[in-house]
Amino acid sequence: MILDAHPFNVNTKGHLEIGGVDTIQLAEKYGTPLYVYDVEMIRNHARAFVQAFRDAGVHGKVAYASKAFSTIAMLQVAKQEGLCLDVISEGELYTALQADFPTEKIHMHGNNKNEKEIAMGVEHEIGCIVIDNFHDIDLLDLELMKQEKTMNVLIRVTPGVESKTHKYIMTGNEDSKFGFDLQNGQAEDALKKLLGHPRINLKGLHCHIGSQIFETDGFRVAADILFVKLAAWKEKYQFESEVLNLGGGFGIRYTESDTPLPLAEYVKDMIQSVGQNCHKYNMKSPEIWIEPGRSIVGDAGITLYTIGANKNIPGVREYYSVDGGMTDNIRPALYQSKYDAVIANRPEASPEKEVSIAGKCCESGDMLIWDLPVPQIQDKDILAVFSTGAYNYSMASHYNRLTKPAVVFIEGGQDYLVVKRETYEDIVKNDLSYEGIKSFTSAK
Ligand SMILES: Cc1ncc(COP(=O)(O)O)c(C=O)c1O
Ligand SMILES: N[C@@H](CCCC[NH3+])C(=O)O
Repeated sequence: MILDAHPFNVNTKGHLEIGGVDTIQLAEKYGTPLYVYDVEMIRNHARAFVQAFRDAGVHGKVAYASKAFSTIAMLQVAKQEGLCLDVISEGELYTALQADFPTEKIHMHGNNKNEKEIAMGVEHEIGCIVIDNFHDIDLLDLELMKQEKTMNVLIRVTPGVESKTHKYIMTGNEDSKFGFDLQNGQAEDALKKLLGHPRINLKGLHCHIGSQIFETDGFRVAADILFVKLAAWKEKYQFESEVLNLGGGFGIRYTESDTPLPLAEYVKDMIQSVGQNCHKYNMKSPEIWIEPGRSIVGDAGITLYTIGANKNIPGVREYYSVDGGMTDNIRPALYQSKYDAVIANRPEASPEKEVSIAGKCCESGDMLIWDLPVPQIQDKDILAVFSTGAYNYSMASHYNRLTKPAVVFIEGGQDYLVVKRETYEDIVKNDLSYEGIKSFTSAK
């Protein structure tokens, strides 16, 4: 049964609940589509990572990759849990500042950082900038001179590892837009530019091999490859990495066929492979940093929709459409991602048929789930889609002028509205009228 694959209960009314709160009441109170998060689950995931470093007695930093879900409330939870924060744009940094996130715990990424982003990072004295390319080095140096400051950096490298995941979310392979190539000498050139730099303080290396990864092998192989270079660079330049950031990418369960490892396992394995390499090459143990995004928030979030139109094509397929779609969840269209869902007002009802769940956008690819086993469906049933906490709200769009849904946090059996539902006024508020700017004469 679908429900057995997800950590959510059914209440005495027979409704799906999240964090002890009835999802049907939430749908009535806030409307649909609605993103709902169990905050206790978010905290537990964060603590699992932090505790894994503590248990091993190893210096580590867990930076929440805010691209997965960046809102003020979420960043406040990350702050309360003592996490660091990975931001990749001015907008993500701005959100962090609005959440009063300690700036020394913020790490800035990006494969095309601009002057404004770098200036903002320098001005707020963020903890570290991850250097992705030579352009970054030039811009950062100029800005540091201007502001008379210094900055800690990591060099992002692509180790040439192909992680077992969708090609759009692989990032450690050689043919990638991210980072310096480790094998062709680019990373070494960056190192030479930064060694002994008067303003840029090189703390170590960064690599992120991809996302939604279920085994530890890829991280191990990446660490082994990095250490071969680190050993050579120690010999040649007396450079020792104080920090090794092995990125994020830890997989979560979307459907029953996904078999994620306990979060601590990834950390344990990384610690072990870094330890073995340090021993092998007689190097000091670096601090190990990780950057989980999806695995902190992904399975803690669900989306509630109201089911509307039905189209049955006998012998072909039966479609049910919901009041959201690719605008609040682009992942099925972008990565062919699979999701599980239940009818939230009777999640335990036995499936009687398979139907496909479509969104309401004017796009054939706007499908949320193909071939979902369901009981008989009635008009206005509420559909709960599981594991929509990561890269759903953050990748939402206004296609077809749909408004972005509200976000509700559940904690201690209470619901809290943390992002208001957008209004149509919000959508048009930056539009400027063209009438009166230019007068037209119609063609004869
Ligand atoms: C550099 C970097 N760090 C961390 C992450 C977070 O990945 P995930 O959400 O899969 O943990 C990403 C996204 O893939 C990334 O590009
Ligand atoms: N947005 C992607 C992951 C990309 C992660 C960022 N490098 C997803 O939904 O799976």
